[in-house]
This record gives sequence, structure tokens and C-alpha cells, in this order.
Amino acid sequence: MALVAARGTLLRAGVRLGTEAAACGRNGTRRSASHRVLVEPDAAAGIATIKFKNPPVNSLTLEFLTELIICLEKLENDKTFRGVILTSNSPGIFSAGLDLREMCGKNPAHYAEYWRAVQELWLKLYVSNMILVAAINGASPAGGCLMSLSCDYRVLADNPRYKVGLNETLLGIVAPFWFRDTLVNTIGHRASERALQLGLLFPPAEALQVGMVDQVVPEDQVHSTALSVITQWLAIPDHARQLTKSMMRKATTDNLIKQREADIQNFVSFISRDSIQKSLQMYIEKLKQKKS
Ligand SMILES: CCCC/C=C/CC(=O)SCCNC(=O)CCNC(=O)[C@H](O)C(C)(C)COP(=O)(O)OP(=O)(O)OC[C@H]1O[C@@H](n2cnc3c(N)ncnc32)[C@H](O)[C@@H]1OP(=O)(O)O
Repeated sequence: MALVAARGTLLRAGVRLGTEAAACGRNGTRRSASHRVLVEPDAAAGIATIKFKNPPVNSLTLEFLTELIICLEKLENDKTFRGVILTSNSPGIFSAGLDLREMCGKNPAHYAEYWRAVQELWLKLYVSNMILVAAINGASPAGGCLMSLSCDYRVLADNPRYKVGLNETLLGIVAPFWFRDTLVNTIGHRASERALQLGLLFPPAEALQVGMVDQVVPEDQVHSTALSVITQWLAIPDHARQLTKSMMRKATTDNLIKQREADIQNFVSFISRDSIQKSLQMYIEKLKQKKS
């Protein structure tokens, strides 16, 4: 049902599914999605690289989320691909997370549709049968960090500007329970509590130390390192690895699935509060002023 809603959004956004399908095709040549998701398939290796291309900062707009969801679903269904690298087409920014403008000044129906898409992307990533490796080649706050935490392995470029973390409290908002659970499953309870309360954004060395990423490498080696990690993981029999992944992650996703509608209602009522709208507007203003 969620995918039907997502397809509806995509069609309303004017995205042609035929073009999207071509972008996720199994041909070994580089193909370009018409919009925000580039897919570089390597059918011989069974690996596809997804590059985020939603300038200026790869924020998760509804259209971008929808394209990502459909692209992941196509790759998942195409048994050619057993491994996927997630990275940015604009080195410097992996993803700025949820698009603040999607959560500001809109109506409840929009917030509900948006949040359902955010949930859907997380579900697609977190229990994907494919091996997902995040090649983090830029800053990755909040929802950007969540995407990488949902992968099986994270490689971060060694650049002090490329901070990762769930910084929601700094915006005056609260990371939902499934963001928290994803973080706890990665770095443990105590480190998560500190990181979440303080909205910490970790530079590479600290991110590695706390376990937020698995490897920090020079910027020009992020993609090759991600490839070699996937190659190692591909050597494990798929069925055994997939069942193990599911065993480790299913309780976390089931928790959201069983309260999905309530989670949407919570989000809508939280984000619609005047005080939260003001906080978000002030944060957007602060981002603008940073430039001047
Ligand atoms: C129950 C509620 C739970 C909701 C959960 C939310 C999770 C989230 O993901 S909330 C989003 C949190 N994201 C951030 O805090 C990131 C904010 N952005 C930045 O820190 C920086 O932009 C950057 C480090 C990502 C990049 O810095 P850089 O100097 O290269 O670019 P900027 O000049 O700051 O930005 C360019 C342009 O992009 C706009 N922008 C930045 N982030 C977002 C965003 N998340 N959504 C929408 N738009 C964003 C920024 O305002 C600039 O726009 P203008 O050119 O129009 O000024």
C-alpha cells in the first residue's frame, strides 16, 4: 500500500516510470535517471552504485524519497544485484537529511504522506536482502545519517567537515523511536543516549571510535573500499547471510510496522505544533544567514 502511495507521488511529480526502470536496468553501462537518483549497474559483479543527485544538499524531498524507494525495490526484485553502494553524486554532501521545507508550512495530509515515505525508505533499506554499503563522501546529518546506519557497513571519507550523527535535538525536534533503535543497534545504548540528547555530529575519527562508521579512509578511496567490502560480503552464502540479517533486524522493523499509522499520527501532530514550526523556521533562517 505504501508503495502504491509512493508511485502516486512519483507520477504526480511527473516522473516517468519507464525512465526510472531504465536507470535501474542491468546493463553494464552507466545510465542516468531522469531525476534525482543515478544508478551505475555492474551486472557482472552483481553490484549497483546508487548516487544521490538532489542538489544542492541531497535533502530528502518527497520526490527524491519516492525515486529512491522505487529504485531500491527494482534492484531488490532484479536478482542480478546482490550488493548496492549508496553514495552522493556531489562529493562534500552525502545527504542533509529530511528536507526541512517538507516539514514546514504544509498541511497535515502532506506531512502524513511525507512521513509514510520516510518510513518506507527506512524499511526498504533496513531489511533489504541485498548487501548495502554506505560510501559516505560528505556531511551526513540526521536523516542522511539514518540512511547510512540502515546499511550493513559504512565507509566515511576522512575529512573533518564530513560529520555524521542524529542532530535532531539541535533543531528542537525529537528523533523518533525507530531512528533511536537503528542507532542503538549500531553503537549501543549509552553512546546513543548521549549522542541523541546532545544531537552530536561526529567528525570522522570520533565517528569511528563510537562505532557510527566502520572505516575511515582517504576521500579518493571511499568507493573502492566500499567495493572491496561488498566483494568480501558477497563471498558469504546469500541465504545464510540474509536470514542472519533478518534475525538481527526484524524485531526493530516489526516494531515500526505494527505502529506505523500511530507513528504517522504522532509525527503529524508533533510537526504541526506552532512551537515546532517556529523552531524549524528559525533553523532554516540560521542556515540561510550562515552564508551572509
Ligand atoms: C518528529 C520529527 C522527527 C523528524 C526527523 C528529522 C530528521 C532530519 O533529517 S531533520 C533535517 C536535519 N538536517 C540538518 O540539520 C542539516 C542542515 N544542513 C546543514 O547542516 C548544511 O546545509 C550542510 C552541512 C548539509 C551543507 O552545508 P553547506 O554549507 O554546503 O550548504 P548550505 O549553504 O548550508 O545549504 C545549501 C542550501 O540547502 C538548504 N538546506 C540545507 N539543509 C537542508 C535541509 N535539510 N532541508 C532543506 N534545505 C536544506 C540551505 O538552507 C541552503 O538553502 P538556500 O540556498 O536557499 O539558502
